[in-house]
Amino acid sequence: MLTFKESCIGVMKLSKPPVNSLNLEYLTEFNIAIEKLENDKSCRGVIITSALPKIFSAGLDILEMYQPNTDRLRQFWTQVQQLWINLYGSQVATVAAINGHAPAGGCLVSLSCDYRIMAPNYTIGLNETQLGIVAPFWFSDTITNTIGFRKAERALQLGYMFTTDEAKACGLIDKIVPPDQIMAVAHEEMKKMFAVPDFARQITKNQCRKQFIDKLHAKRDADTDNFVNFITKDSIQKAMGKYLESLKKRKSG
Ligand SMILES: CCCCC/C=C\C/C=C\CC/C=C/CC(=O)SCCNC(=O)CCNC(=O)[C@H](O)C(C)(C)COP(=O)(O)OP(=O)(O)OC[C@H]1O[C@@H](n2cnc3c(N)ncnc32)[C@H](O)[C@@H]1OP(=O)(O)O
Repeated sequence: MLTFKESCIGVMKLSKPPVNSLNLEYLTEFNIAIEKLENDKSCRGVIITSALPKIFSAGLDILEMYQPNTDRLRQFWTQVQQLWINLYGSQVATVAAINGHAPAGGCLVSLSCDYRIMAPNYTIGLNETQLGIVAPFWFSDTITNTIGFRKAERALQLGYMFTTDEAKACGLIDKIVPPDQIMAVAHEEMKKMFAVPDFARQITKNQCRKQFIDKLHAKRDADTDNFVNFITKDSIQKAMGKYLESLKKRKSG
């Protein structure tokens, strides 16, 4: 993770080649970096982007969920939950500068921000059902809060990956920006949020999102149990094995 401050804005660049997949160690690093910025009194905003060409993030590392060690799987999911709590509940203004593909967990990271700008000709969405897995309730809540129930229900069921244009049309992202302008526009959008007094913006964000974050806090242990029980089922392991194979075939074919 490349993290630096530009005046009162923290910039976090995901930098885990080849595809910024989020494994236990990288999620832990991501959480520590965001918590550090959150606790820095001089930091008013955070921009999240990718240091890699063409990929924002491939989402959760599938290898963490395939033939897993159960203790590690629980730690992994605890960090995934924490990342969402940290980002969706962040007091600082957040902008996702999506400069590449953003499937599943990559999409969730961006949806947890306050504003999304995206470069053209990429794809974004919660594609979990395509892997034979299920987006948990707090993933569903987050996309529903962004694009509305009907569109979210349809997209979740299909595991639909939106093109940048489709994502803009349904409100999954807010703006399409050429890749060379994406950081400049992220700063412009940040300035618009800074024009509002921080405490008023923070209380308003909290009013909108708190009930969803509280819901996960209340069900956190049960959610981890559900995840571990679900992922370790033979049928789910088979489906994930097939999906990994298909990724490799797509590469060679
Ligand atoms: C009733 C009870 C319900 C209970 C519910 C409770 C809990 C819910 C249960 C489960 C929810 C779990 C949630 C998961 C969310 C996720 O994030 S899953 C991850 C989904 N991600 C993807 O599908 C992305 C797959 N990747 C791609 O589409 C492409 O790789 C790409 C990102 C578009 C990049 O394409 P490109 O051509 O540039 O690269 P390659 O495809 O050649 O990939 C390079 C290399 O990287 C490997 N790889 C790609 N993605 C991942 C990944 N996510 N994890 C691990 N590894 C990945 C790929 O296999 C290649 O590897 P190599 O062949 O060894 O080089």
